Amino acid sequence: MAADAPSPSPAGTGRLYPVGLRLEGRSVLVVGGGAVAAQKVRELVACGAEVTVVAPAIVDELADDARVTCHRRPYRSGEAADHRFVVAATDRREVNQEVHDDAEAAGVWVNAADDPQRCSVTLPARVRRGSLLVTISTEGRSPALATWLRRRLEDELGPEVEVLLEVLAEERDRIRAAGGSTEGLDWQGALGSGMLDEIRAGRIDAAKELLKACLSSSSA
Ligand SMILES: C[C@@]1(CC(=O)O)c2cc3[nH]c(cc4nc(cc5[nH]c(cc(n2)[C@H]1CCC(=O)O)[C@@](C)(CC(=O)O)[C@@H]5CCC(=O)O)C(CC(=O)O)=C4CCC(=O)O)c(CCC(=O)O)c3CC(=O)O
Ligand SMILES: NC(=O)C1=CN([C@@H]2O[C@H](COP(=O)(O)OP(=O)(O)OC[C@H]3O[C@@H](n4cnc5c(N)ncnc54)[C@H](O)[C@@H]3O)[C@@H](O)[C@H]2O)C=CC1
Repeated sequence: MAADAPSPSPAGTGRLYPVGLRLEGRSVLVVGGGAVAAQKVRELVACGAEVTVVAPAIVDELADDARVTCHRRPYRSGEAADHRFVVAATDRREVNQEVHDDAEAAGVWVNAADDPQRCSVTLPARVRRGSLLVTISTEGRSPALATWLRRRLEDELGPEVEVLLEVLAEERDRIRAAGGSTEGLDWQGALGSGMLDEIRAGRIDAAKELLKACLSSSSA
């Protein structure tokens, strides 16, 4: 079936819209079973997606993973339509094109590993620290830059950032549970008051005190 997809804006327009997908229990099709597919499936599974892999040749990492449904055969016309999100990661351009066209025709979001122009979704590089997720995209113009920046941010954002987030989230939950509002409080002042340094030094209670002091002085 011919694609009825809008043509993507040319690279360089800065028009990617960032979202966070919740994939738990949702069906994701990965077409292709090589190294690139394996890397994508690893993260999809970690995010709780129900992953199906379709490819004549599937690497052991995927074939041996009980959480992944594998079909050792070529992609069948139209099957992208049965899933919420589809990744085309074969080494055959015409197959990736067909997967893309099927997905677009069915209104299913699609990522094509071999061509940014055939992606309604591109994958950013990412740094995770617990609930914190920092992503880096270049509109597909330089994945190498995304990788380089990701490595720099990994060095910058140590495990203490995850602790910082936990401390903030706990206090925010406490305020809300007590019926209060979290707006209008000086969170930025608290964050600028040395909380991270206290956490780095192992003084989590001192960080919590700094936070409470800043928030209570701004709530009056
Ligand atoms: C459009 C996109 C589609 C998509 O979403 O897959 C895409 C497309 C292509 N990548 C290619 C090459 C490389 N990709 C990487 C790495 C990553 N690529 C990722 C995403 C994306 N890659 C999407 C756009 C992201 C953006 O907006 O920047 C990352 C960020 C995320 C991820 O894949 O999970 C992950 C880093 C993860 C990390 O380490 O943090 C490296 C670097 C390396 O391996 O060190 C290289 C070699 C260097 C270079 O080319 O820059 C090629 C040519 C293939 C060929 O020639 O055969 C194409 C196709 C084309 O451009 O035509
Ligand atoms: N987005 C990214 O980060 C990157 C993307 N790429 C692109 O990703 C693509 C795949 O790369 P690799 O995994 O290294 O290739 P690979 O050669 O290891 O695997 C190709 C896979 O495609 C499958 N395949 C072939 N015909 C098929 C069909 N009709 N139906 C279903 N599956 C089919 C094969 O069985 C195999 O599992 C390449 O086109 C490459 O340009 C490469 C590097 C980085």
